[in-house]
Amino acid sequence: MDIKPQDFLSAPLTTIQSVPVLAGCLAIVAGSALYCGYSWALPKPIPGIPYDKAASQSLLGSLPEISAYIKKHGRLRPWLVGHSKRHGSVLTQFWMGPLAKPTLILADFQESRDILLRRGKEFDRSSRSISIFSGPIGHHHIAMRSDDPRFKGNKDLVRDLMTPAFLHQVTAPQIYDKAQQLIDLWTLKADLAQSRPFDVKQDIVDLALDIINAAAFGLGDDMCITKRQLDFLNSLSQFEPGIGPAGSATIPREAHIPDIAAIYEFGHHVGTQFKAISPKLAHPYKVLTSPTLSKAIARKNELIRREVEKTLDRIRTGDAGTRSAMDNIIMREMASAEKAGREPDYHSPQIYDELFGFIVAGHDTSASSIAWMIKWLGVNQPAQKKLRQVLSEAFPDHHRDHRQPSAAELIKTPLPYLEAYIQECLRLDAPVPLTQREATVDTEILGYKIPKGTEIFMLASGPGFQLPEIPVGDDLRREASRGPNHHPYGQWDHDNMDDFHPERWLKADDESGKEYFDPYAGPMMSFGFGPRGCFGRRLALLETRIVVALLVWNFEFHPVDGVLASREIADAITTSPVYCYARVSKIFE
Ligand code: HEM
Repeated sequence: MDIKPQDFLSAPLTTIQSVPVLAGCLAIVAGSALYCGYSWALPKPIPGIPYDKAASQSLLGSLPEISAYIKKHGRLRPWLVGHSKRHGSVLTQFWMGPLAKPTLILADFQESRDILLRRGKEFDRSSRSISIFSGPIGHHHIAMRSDDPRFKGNKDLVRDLMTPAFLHQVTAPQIYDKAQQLIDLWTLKADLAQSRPFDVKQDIVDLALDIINAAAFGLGDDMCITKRQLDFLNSLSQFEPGIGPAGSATIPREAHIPDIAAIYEFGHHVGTQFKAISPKLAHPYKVLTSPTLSKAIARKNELIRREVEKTLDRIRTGDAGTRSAMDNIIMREMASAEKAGREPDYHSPQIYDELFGFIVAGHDTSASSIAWMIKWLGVNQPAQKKLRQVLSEAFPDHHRDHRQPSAAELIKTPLPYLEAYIQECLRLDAPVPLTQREATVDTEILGYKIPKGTEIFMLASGPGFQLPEIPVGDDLRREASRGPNHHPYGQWDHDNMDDFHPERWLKADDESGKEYFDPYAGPMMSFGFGPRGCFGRRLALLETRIVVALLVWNFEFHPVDGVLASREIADAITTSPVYCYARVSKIFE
């Protein structure tokens, strides 16, 4: 009904009286619709699982609190640990934004391990983590669900690469060679710095890339970043190091060559995918709008193409020796094409992505773990001394003759304290402090009904690892995850859980009294578990073993002071120390 002001004079009384009634009705309908919409858009908790009341009453869910936390602390991950602690519950839920489904935080090692190890039919890679990788390396198995028809073929392609035989014969010499380049670089830098500490973070990031480049592609010295930095410093006739934080020495660096810069650019892009609201859209958008990124992608593809061709040339000329993952993959493709009676495709996106996945998944992770291991050498002098002592006892002749053990010797000689040192660094500062899964069916966790599609963050840091466990009744667990056979791990001593104490990993053999490394001593989840656990775990452990042993053999790491000794953490794709400085002197001149 359309009533104008002048109509009021002539309209019958009943019509005029009905106007406010109608307006009132409309307001009630609109209000109810708004209320229904509001209620519909409010977060919907999974019954029984604790959550923040305020978040459940906000259309933005937990986002305002998370944003405020990140603004204040610059990191998200401790907020997740705090959430579990605040609610005193191993399973809690929160909402990552408007209209979001609940995301669960599971802060219980035993339950997480059970899910990762034995419940692959109910939980798989989350949709979000698939969409993070599907743009940049969509043909790598990291970007696939386990039931993806391509998954098995991809895993077959890389199945030799983490076997002890392949790692020891092919990869270890590459790691050793690159670690030696770093020793040469730091010998020179120690001279230049004249007893002052210098920043080693970028050197470690470069070393980790050299190693993974060599392991994946067998790249030669012309592509070795550490070697180029060494040549660059040697080429400078005279210079005085500058002064950096806390009196440290700043030593110049040469810019990366374009191929290496392209790899770094691409790695940086994958990092930004983690922060994107929609990684699926962010990738193509970035490729279209960033000429640097699109050039980096073209350059990386050209680098792989060139290396594939080099490998093929070598094979054609009768040199069938395997120097890297690429050689193995090419020969595997050759054999399976012959068996299937088809033409081999050495330039398939599957081969390119599986190879480049070494860098995407293995570079930042290894760099951050080595950075912590170096940091702890300076901070924890007794552990460093003990490491040096066990190495000299294990290789007395080498020590006497001032020659370092070879890669093969470092691999085959039992070095329980070194293993304990490495695990302790990973336990205290897990570079990947959480593992994600998504429920692929309606299921249960600790007796709570979990709808299909729910995402779960399983903490590899916090309660059970460096903080006392949050209690949970064993009767809530599935039968299959109870008992020592299904959960063979001990618990960490509550009195010193947050201390750096490698000895916690060591046991004495009942009969011989000999010390050995016990991987089940207590909770540890730095590499995840199960069929989708870290593919590169053995490579990472081999790499850290060789690098730490050689560095400790060659250098004394003196304590550093002030801010340089701080344990401040940088949260990016992985967590690494903000300050990673070393003050070193050579052991053998
Ligand atoms: C200390 C170094 C490393 C750490 C801490 C680490 C940690 C992890 C973690 C926590 C996961 C997820 C596991 C899960 O979801 O259950 C993972 C997955 C993966 N990692 Fe590592 N990683 C390291 C080094 C490497 C290296 C050197 C490679 C080299 C190839 C690698 C390749 C992968 C791949 C391909 C996956 C995905 C596996 C899949 O989707 O099935 N990682 N890593």
